[in-house]
Amino acid sequence: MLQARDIHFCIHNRPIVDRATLQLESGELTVILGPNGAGKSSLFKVLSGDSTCKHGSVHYNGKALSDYKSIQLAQVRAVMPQHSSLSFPFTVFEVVELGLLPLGKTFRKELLQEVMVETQTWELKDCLYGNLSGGEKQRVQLARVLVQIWDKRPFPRYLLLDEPTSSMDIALQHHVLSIIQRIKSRNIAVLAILHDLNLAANYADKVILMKNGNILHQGKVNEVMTGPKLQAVFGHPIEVYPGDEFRPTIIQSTPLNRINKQIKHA
Ligand SMILES: Nc1ncnc2c1ncn2[C@@H]1O[C@H](COP(=O)(O)OP(=O)(O)OP(=O)(O)O)[C@@H](O)[C@H]1O
Repeated sequence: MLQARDIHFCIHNRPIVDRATLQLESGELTVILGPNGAGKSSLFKVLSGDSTCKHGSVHYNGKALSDYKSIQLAQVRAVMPQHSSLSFPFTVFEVVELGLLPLGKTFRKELLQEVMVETQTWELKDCLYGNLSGGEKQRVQLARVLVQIWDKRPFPRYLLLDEPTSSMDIALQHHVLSIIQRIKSRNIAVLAILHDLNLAANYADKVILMKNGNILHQGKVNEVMTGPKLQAVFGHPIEVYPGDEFRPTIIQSTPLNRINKQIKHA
């Protein structure tokens, strides 16, 4: 289990994340939602170990994050940040290969090709990473982190994704979320920051709603993704249509409805 308690993160004495407590369990996808500047990426960076918090603690499998050597930590969790820049002219294959580094020599020969086929990056393998489109780059970065945790291990592991599908078309977004659904069952907990409420409603097991550095609500999808809670967090009219007992089906912002009506009447 990943356990974060009372995370308090400041920049120049300004609280960016205020006493956030959460846990991630194997077999679950937890999605963080919230408006721009809510503190999602800042919390994410504290959880991944990229930032250190002023107060609070993060434990992976019962051991404090600060007690892990970086190579050990890379064997327990894989991180896809919101932006990844490369200063060398790497090919796609070489970028994905970076995901093997924490594995030492203990990986299967077929691993890279398997992950690259699954993420639809195999056909790009000889291209220069710098020449790819935004969505292609995201697929390659996803392949890199998936390589790190693809094969089963006898201990729980964690996949942390900051807006992994933000540049992808709708088909790829669903494809990526379906890969995440499958990888969860390998004793892996997934945390993803998303901006698409419908993707979250369709795939998340748990949702965390953040605003102004605070976690306002967290829990099961159908408990957290209600119209009133989403409206309060985003400060925008949002309608939620009930689906089955576990998750809402369609979430729509009211102005979009109005636009649709205007199009119909035009
Ligand atoms: N290095 C920094 N220096 C100063 N302010 C920062 C820094 N990093 C983040 N912030 C501020 O902290 C707040 C939270 O930023 P964060 O990136 O965590 O938000 P977010 O919820 O991920 O937003 P978005 O949805 O736009 O990605 C913002 O107001 C941002 O300007």
